[in-house]
Amino acid sequence: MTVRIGINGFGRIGRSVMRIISAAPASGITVAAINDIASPDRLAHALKRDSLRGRFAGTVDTVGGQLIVNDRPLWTYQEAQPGRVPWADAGVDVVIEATGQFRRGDVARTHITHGGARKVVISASADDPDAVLVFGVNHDIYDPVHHDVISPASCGVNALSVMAKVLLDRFGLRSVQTSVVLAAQGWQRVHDTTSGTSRDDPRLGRAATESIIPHDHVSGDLVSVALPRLGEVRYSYYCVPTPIGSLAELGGQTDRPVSVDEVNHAMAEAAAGPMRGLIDFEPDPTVSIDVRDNPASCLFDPSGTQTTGDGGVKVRGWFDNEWGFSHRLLDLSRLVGERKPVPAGILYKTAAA
Ligand SMILES: NC(=O)c1ccc[n+]([C@@H]2O[C@H](COP(=O)([O-])OP(=O)(O)OC[C@H]3O[C@@H](n4cnc5c(N)ncnc54)[C@H](O)[C@@H]3O)[C@@H](O)[C@H]2O)c1
Repeated sequence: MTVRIGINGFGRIGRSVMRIISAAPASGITVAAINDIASPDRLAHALKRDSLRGRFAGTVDTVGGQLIVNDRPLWTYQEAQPGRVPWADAGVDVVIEATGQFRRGDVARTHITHGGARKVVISASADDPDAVLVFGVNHDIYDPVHHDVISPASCGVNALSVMAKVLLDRFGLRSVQTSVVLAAQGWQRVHDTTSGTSRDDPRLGRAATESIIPHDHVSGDLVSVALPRLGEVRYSYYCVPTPIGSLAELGGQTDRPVSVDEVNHAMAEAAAGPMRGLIDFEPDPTVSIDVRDNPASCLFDPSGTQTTGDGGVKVRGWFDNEWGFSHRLLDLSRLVGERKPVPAGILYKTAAA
């Protein structure tokens, strides 16, 4: 049977998830319900027309406040608090928590304790989830009994971690430094602002289109959560004013000196083998827009590989920060979703109704 997901927050990530599932109806996963504070009409418009991804390749409608996608009615809610969304009515197995507002494990858990979902996958780095699972890197530690609220870390950590795992497994890796150059995010502002987006860093409140904005974000640490053998990971993080397509660079020290060819060969082998679908190997010269719509966690760029005679190594990968990450959210949802008989979504409901 099919895993039914509920999407909390139908923004860039939520709509990417919808588009991916809509394009692959036989993928064993379906969107059963959506909750967003925006009106269903507004959500329908946002799904139909997207400035970056173009028109939705399916049908979108609303009837009586309910979203109808590809002629299938979805349970459609408009609740601001996660604990008030009655996911169980829609037979939701897994909630993808994609509002960006509820990244604490205890708050996200209310989708289960109050809403009746079985599992929650938070679409970001989170505080105190039951587990941080990076698909292809450590998702095999998933424990269905103890892991209900899961974070896949961030899109950047996914890109870094798959490259780190290949280097670690093949050559040994330590003293790791990382940088992520991240495409513009929805929470950034066109003009300087002192409220809403700063996350305690005033630089994040600066005009998004005017600057390369450095941010000392902790998510680099999560590479070592997924791969504790790496030890301490140092990181840098820069927001740039391109709309989509991001860059991850990872440097470190291998256990023995390696050549550029050895590193690139290891990545190509991984991309064709155990990391198929998670690492894509791209020998053509690449710029960030080339990664748009790529479903991998990382589009490995062999032209970025550098090594030194004493075991120093640096590698580069691109990632579509929305599209690749949304595929990983679905990989995880498939992993944790439990299959059971479910009702069809036929009614528009709010918790108060
Ligand atoms: N966009 C990316 O490239 C990207 C990549 C990886 C992870 N993420 C993470 O995913 C999360 C969502 O990012 P996004 O880019 O989709 O953001 P977004 O702003 O495009 O979408 C957020 C959606 O949540 C809705 N929302 C806000 N508050 C709500 C509430 N209280 N209840 C219900 N709905 C609410 C908004 O109306 C909006 O539709 C963030 O945590 C972000 O860090 C984003």
